[in-house]
Amino acid sequence: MNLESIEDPKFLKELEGEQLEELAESIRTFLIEKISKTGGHLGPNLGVVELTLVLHKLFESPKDKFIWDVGHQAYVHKILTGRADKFDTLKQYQGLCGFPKRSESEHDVWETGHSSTSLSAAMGMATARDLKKTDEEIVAIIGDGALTGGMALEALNHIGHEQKDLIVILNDNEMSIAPNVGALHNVLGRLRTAGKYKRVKEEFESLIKKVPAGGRLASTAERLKDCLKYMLVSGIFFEELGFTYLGPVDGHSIEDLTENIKYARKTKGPVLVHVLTQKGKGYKPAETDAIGTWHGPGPYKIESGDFIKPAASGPSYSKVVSETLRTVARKDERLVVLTPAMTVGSKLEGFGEEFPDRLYDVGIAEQHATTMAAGLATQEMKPVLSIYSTFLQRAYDQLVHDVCRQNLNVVFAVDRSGLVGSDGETHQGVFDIAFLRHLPNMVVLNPKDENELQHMVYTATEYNEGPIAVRFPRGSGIGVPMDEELQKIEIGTWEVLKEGKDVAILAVGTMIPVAMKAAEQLIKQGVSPIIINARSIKPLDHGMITELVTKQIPILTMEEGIIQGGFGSAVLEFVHDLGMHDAVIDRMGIPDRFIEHGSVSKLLEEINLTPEGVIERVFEMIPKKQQRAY
Ligand SMILES: Cc1ncc(C[n+]2csc(CCOP(=O)(O)OP(=O)(O)O)c2C)c(N)n1
Ligand SMILES: CC(=O)[C@@H](O)[C@H](O)COP(=O)(O)O
Ligand SMILES: [Mg+2]
Repeated sequence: MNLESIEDPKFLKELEGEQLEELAESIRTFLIEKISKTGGHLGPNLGVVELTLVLHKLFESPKDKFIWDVGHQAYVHKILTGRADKFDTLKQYQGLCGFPKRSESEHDVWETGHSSTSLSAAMGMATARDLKKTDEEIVAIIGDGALTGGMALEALNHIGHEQKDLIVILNDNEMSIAPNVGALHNVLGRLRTAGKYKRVKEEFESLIKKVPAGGRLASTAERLKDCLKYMLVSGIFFEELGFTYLGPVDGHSIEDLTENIKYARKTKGPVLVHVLTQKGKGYKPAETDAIGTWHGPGPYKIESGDFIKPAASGPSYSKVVSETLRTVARKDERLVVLTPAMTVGSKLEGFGEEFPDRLYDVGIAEQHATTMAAGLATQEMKPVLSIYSTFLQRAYDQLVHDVCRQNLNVVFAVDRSGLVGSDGETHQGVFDIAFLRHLPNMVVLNPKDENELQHMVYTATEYNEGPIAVRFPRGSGIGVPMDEELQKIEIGTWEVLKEGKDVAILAVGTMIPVAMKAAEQLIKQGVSPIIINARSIKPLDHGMITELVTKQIPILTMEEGIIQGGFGSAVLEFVHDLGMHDAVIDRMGIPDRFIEHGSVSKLLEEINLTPEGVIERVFEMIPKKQQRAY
């Protein structure tokens, strides 16, 4: 079947058995081929082909609502809802989004990217339905990894209490990005091996229906039914929360899926259908992926499964951090690393192999990870929370209430800070400068390159006056020599990279090469900028700012972070507080909107964070200074 001709899932109503199997086959082939070129979440999507087919066959999307948790597994849903023809643009600038996107299709009723939000959203939609007295069906599809997210457990608790009609499909493939972790994972393990509780329950119910109502025999029979439940299945975890548990269901059997989901639709109240799938099904390298390399690969060669990696200019920033932590951990046994399910993404496998009892993958639980780190710090340990910038947003209150307020020695290795590119607006790490720098006691550092990064990580582990964050971008360093010996950076000091006189460009991290490139052009046009590595975002280098404004040198700040409340705002505030109200200061950074998916270079161009943008801005400023001068 030509998938690109699909406009709407209604055609599925006419297909049965074999035709659906064939369709599943062609979808798998399509995914493997397309993603080999674009990169994307291959493993998760190969695991939900039959499930997505059955859901779109049985329900009437978009009237019935599908809510995909994380949403990285919604490619099949996108194929069936008329977007197969766009897969050559997957995750590219102005192309198909890698996650559900309401502006893309009426079938995308909920946007995701961050984990564990589907059940809360489903509860909201079910509540709205009941208040409006409409009759659409609400189906949340959540993975076993996402289920370890605190929000999901909060929602399970509330949904079970309210007893609204909604269906939760638990897509259990025993994997988060890496193998899933936690006690809940073990509960699911027991469920996977349990028998077909539903059938036994039905047979038993038909038996006790024959018992005359009332009387001792009937009440004994009822009690017996509950014992049966306890005996036969530990799906009791969900049943005790008020859900009807159905499963385990073979997630690659169209027949089994159809039977159980039909049964779920007839069941009153919340139903959890426990579906067993294989991540990467249908593509050997992904099927046998033990650690998560096929969770979200870049382009690859289909035949060999070899990844097609772009030439890297330097070592991965994540790798520099994890290797530095290993070096420090060898000397300091207080050092403990926590990660909320991103061991592979932050390249912590090596640390875990060397220090198996000092690396904790806590599951998709950023709030818990942050406060656990705080707990460790109260006991004189040296916790390092390795966490993506965008996922740190989940733990804002823990940062404020548990870490900063108690002024605890927690190190935050903030990975993927700045634009991440193809994962788009849900994953851009552009808010952490703004939400970290305003927290009392917090120190925020940002290196100019991979060599300074290793020194900053070392500095952070040696810092004992409270919380400290070192933020660094996704990807590889710029290719500078790495010092053999780790050395401390002086916190609160900046580095003059290029002397000048007409304007001072205070550049943070990835903006430094952009500023240096602009400087080359500016000099040719008679302007001599000072280029400064503003490597300490908090505290600022107050001496250097004071010197610049006293000399009435215009200041341009540059950051790959949101302008409002970011680094530039901090400089503005400081200069204002100095009373230097005639200083000429301008700020460049991420504008007041969400930045969608695309290559980082393309996105920087879109928002004018380029050498040309700097030059333009500087010439807008220089006349201001001359005006001021007369
Ligand atoms: C709040 C948050 N933390 C971490 C992630 C990174 N992440 C994306 S998918 C994933 C694993 C999800 O596992 P599961 O729900 O089981 O889905 P599967 O990939 O197995 O289909 C993680 C940790 C995220 N998207 N959101
Ligand atoms: C869906 C999700 O949140 C993760 O898979 C994320 O896409 C990983 O990002 P990196 O590729 O930067 O590790
Ligand atoms: Mg999973």
